[in-house]
Amino acid sequence: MAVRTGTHVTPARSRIDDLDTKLIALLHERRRISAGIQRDRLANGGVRTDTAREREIFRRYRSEFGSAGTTLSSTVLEICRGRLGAERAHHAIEPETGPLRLGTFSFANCGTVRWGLADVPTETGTPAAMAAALLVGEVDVAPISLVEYLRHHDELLALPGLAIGSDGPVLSCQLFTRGPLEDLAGGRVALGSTSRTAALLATVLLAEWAGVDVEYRVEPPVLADMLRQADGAVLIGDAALAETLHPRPGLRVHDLGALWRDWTGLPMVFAVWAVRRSTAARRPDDVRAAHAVLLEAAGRGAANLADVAESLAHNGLFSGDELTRYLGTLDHSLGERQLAGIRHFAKLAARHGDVAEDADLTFFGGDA
Ligand SMILES: O=C(O)C(=O)C[C@]1(C(=O)O)C=C[C@@H](O)C=C1
Repeated sequence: MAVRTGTHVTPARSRIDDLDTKLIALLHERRRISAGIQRDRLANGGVRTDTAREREIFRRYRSEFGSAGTTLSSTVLEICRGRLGAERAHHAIEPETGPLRLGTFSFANCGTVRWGLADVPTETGTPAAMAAALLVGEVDVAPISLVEYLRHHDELLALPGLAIGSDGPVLSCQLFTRGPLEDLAGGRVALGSTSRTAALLATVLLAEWAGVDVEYRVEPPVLADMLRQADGAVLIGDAALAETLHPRPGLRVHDLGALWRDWTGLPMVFAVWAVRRSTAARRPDDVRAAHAVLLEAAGRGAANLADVAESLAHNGLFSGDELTRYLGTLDHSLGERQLAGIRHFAKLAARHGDVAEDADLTFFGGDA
């Protein structure tokens, strides 16, 4: 199909359309074949996933496309086998020696820690990609969205004293609507596919606080497309930040961190840093060292927010001032109030059936 920009068709765009059509067809074919392998494995008493194979695939994409390859492979695998489920099938392959592999999010919400880490080698990717990389053993210590942590709480330990959250507005976990929240009743809300915790937070807030019953659909995180089919849209990360700092006329922006604090009086934690229990058991000293490096990096970044903002501004998406404001609203602490926020959220999330009743945070080293 040809695309028109203005009045004329651009041949290059119609070639891209053709290629996308082929990629989509290939993905359908890949999903069919993958489903066959998974079915055979399950029929023979095995589990749905094969960690060693997933690591090979991760590496292949990463060697082609760098950190975007990490994200791409996790998305391709998610299309073919669904999200990594609660089945305990990962059996991550542990590195025997060498430094632990650290992960960070590619979003600005990890900018402070990334800046502080300076030359320490890290893998970066979207929250969904990092969760998969941590669970299959492609990274050893990484941030993970709170919901993914709670879903996999018996495989992971959280690192004390470090989180990504907000005590009030967060600016990057947002619900966009055309009218007041009450008007969503009986309508539809699109949940951006990159979001885990914010999507669940929005469903909890709408059901329990606003008292509106809504139909939800997971969609690619493109606001204009999401709102074409739905009355509201949940978006996270840099895309949400851009739509919040420069709001579209006629749209209302509901900050999920602010709504949560107004409702509960508590901070919201969107992500924690975690390590696999198996890695913590086998290499406790290395995990302690990695934890110290991360805490120091977070401290160094926090003490130099304007420089962090400047470094992030280079990607051209936001100005240094906008980023300084954003980074200043983020709360990287994980103290008593944040823990109370996590526990309160976990209870509500369990009521909505998305995490187990007993899901809780367990810390590496045994304390908070
Ligand atoms: O190769 C397999 O064993 C598959 O099941 C296919 C596939 C894939 O889609 O590539 C899907 C799930 C597994 O965890 C690993 C790979």
